[in-house]
Amino acid sequence: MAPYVTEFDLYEPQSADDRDLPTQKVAVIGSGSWGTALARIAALNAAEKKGFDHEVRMWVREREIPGQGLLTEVINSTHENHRYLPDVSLPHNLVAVPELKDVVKDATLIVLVVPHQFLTPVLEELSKPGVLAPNARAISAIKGVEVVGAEIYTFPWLIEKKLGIPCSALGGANIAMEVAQSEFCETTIGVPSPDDAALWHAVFDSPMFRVHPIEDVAGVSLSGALKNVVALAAGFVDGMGYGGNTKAAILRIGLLEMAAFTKEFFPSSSSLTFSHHSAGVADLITTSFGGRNRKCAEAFIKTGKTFAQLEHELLNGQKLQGVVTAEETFRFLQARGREEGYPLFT
Ligand SMILES: NC(=O)c1ccc[n+]([C@@H]2O[C@H](COP(=O)([O-])OP(=O)(O)OC[C@H]3O[C@@H](n4cnc5c(N)ncnc54)[C@H](O)[C@@H]3O)[C@@H](O)[C@H]2O)c1
Ligand SMILES: O=P(O)(O)OC[C@H](O)CO
Repeated sequence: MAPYVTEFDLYEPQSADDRDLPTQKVAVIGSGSWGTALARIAALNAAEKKGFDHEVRMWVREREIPGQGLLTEVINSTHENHRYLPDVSLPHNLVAVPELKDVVKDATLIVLVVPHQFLTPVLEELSKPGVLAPNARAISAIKGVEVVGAEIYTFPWLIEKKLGIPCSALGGANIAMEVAQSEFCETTIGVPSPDDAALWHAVFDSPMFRVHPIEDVAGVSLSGALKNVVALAAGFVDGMGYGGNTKAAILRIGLLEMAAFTKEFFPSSSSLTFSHHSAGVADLITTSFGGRNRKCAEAFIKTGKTFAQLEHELLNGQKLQGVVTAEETFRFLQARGREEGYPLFT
C-alpha cells in the first residue's frame, strides 16, 4: 500500500530499497536560503535512493559576481551558495542552471521555492507550451498567500490552476541554515493524493529531516502564511524589550487565531494541522524565535526603517542593523500604533 497518512496516523517510512517508483527527476525553482537547503537534501537523496535521476537542477537567477564570474559558475565550481547558505557544502550532483526551461526539462518533480513576490513570472514561463513534462507534479515551499479582494488563494492552488499539475505544500519548523547544517528537524507535507505523499516523502525524507505527509494542503499553506503575522508580533514584543511571558501569550493566542482564520476561509482544513504538526505549532515557535520576520519586526521597532527597506536588505543578504533604547522603542511604537490603528500598541 502506498505510504499515506491521515492526521492520526504515525508514518512508517519505507526503506529506499522497498520503493518501487518509476525514475523521477527533481528540479528546484529558487536558490535563496531555503531553496538551496531543500535542493541540497533532494540531491543527497537522489544520489542515494533508488528511482531517481542522479542530477538535481536548481534555478539560479543569473548575475555577475565581481571578480569571480557568473553566479551559476561560481556555485557549480565551488559547490557552495556563498550568499544565501555560506559555508555549507553542496553535493556535486546539484547543478545550478540559469534558464528556467532548462531546469525543468524532463523534470517530473518540481519544487517551487522562490520568495512569493517573484512567483508570477516563474509561472508564466513554466506554463508555456512544451516547457513542463506532461507527468510533472509540483510542491510549494513558499510561505504566504495571494489575496485578491475578499478572496484568499493558496500558492499550491494557484500553481495547480496555472500549470495544470497537482501541487502539494511543504512547511515546518525549518530555519534554512539549521536544516542545511543537518540539525534534526521535522517538516509537514500537505498532499492531494497517496501517490504525491509517496513521491515527495522519497524526495525529502532523511534521518535528520523527517517528513510527515498529511491530507491538509490548505492547512499547511495557511499556517506558513499566518505564522509570519504572529512572528511580527513576537518581533515587536522583542523590540519593546518584553520577556518570555508576553511572547508566550502572543504565540498561544496567535496559534488559536491561525487555526480559526484558516477554518473560516478553508472549511475542509483541520485544526490538528496547527496543534499537532510541524507546519503548525512547531513552525510558529521557531519562526518567533529565529525567523527573519521576527528579526525584521524587531529591527522595525529599533531602527524605524520601513519594512520595504528591511525586506530589501534581507533579499540582498545584508545583515539587519538594530539600535535602540527602551524609551525610543516605546515612543516609536505608540506613535506608529496610533497612526496605523494597532490597538495592542497604543
Ligand atoms: N529561509 C528560510 O529559513 C525559510 C524556511 C522555510 C520557508 N521559507 C520560504 O521559502 C521561500 C523562499 O525563501 P528563501 O529563503 O529560499 O529565499 P530568500 O528569501 O533568501 O530570497 C533570496 C532569493 O530571492 C531571489 N531573488 C531576489 N530578487 C529577485 C527577483 N527580482 N526575481 C527573482 N528572484 C529574486 C534571489 O535570487 C534568491 O534566490 C519564501 O517564501 C520563504 O518564506 C524560507
Ligand atoms: O525566516 P522566516 O521568518 O521566513 O521563517 C523561516 C521559516 O518559515 C521557519 O520555518
